[in-house]
Amino acid sequence: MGENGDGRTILEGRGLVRGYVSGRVRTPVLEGLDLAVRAGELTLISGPSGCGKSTLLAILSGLLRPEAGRVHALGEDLWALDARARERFRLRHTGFVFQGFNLFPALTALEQVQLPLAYLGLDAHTAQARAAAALHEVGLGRQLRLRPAELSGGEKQRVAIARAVAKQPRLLFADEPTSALDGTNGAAVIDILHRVARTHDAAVLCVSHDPRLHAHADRILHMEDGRILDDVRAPAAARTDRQGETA
Ligand SMILES: Nc1ncnc2c1ncn2[C@@H]1O[C@H](COP(=O)(O)OP(=O)(O)OP(=O)(O)O)[C@@H](O)[C@H]1O
Repeated sequence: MGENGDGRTILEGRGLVRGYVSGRVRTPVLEGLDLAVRAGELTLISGPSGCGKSTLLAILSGLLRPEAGRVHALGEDLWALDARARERFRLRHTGFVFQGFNLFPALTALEQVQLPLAYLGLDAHTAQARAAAALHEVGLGRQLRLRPAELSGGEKQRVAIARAVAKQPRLLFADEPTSALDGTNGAAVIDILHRVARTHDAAVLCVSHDPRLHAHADRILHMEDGRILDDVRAPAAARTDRQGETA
């Protein structure tokens, strides 16, 4: 797989078409969109409001069926799978981070991260150890017992990232993960996502129209008129290459 034969592409969309019908009118959103996302990189999708970024994430992650086109993810033809197999794929291989954090008010940080691991069939002891490790990884080792009301916005988003990362997915999707955060917290969150891509060899695909994030991505795909118009290697990649950093 992979448009350039680099062997690193683990998520690919080809000829994706999707619109929304309201009454008799169909509004086109994606019009034959192609993209390839590589493991070990943070790829940012930018583009004007309403251009279809969230729609694209939903299709690539197996939540929304395209009208035409294919999604290849980790060697699977995602939309050729039956609904159960696709759900199993999503559970095992994908993680999500959202703008609004989506945390349970009554649960501690540790419990938030531990809960989804139970669905993967991990026993309670292993799940707790893995949840604690994920929270340490995002710098929240001291906040394991705190509930959302006791955490800052940036910390809440880091809990959400730990929750997504704890099951060690190869595909991590983030939809506007920094838009509720100030500049400093936003940069910290995007740096964590960048590091997660490296350390877990995951494809991290992040939708954002926050230009402050561009400096932290490896690659920026600019979306407009239902297609990817521009594909740019970003400064973070150059910086990382220069430093020879691997984690
Ligand atoms: N469920 C839906 N029913 C009808 N139209 C929809 C639906 N979801 C999205 N749309 C429309 O499709 C277009 C693309 O929406 P989408 O949310 O994918 O864009 P976006 O680039 O993520 O926008 P933003 O940056 O503002 O979040 C918009 O015009 C939106 O109004």
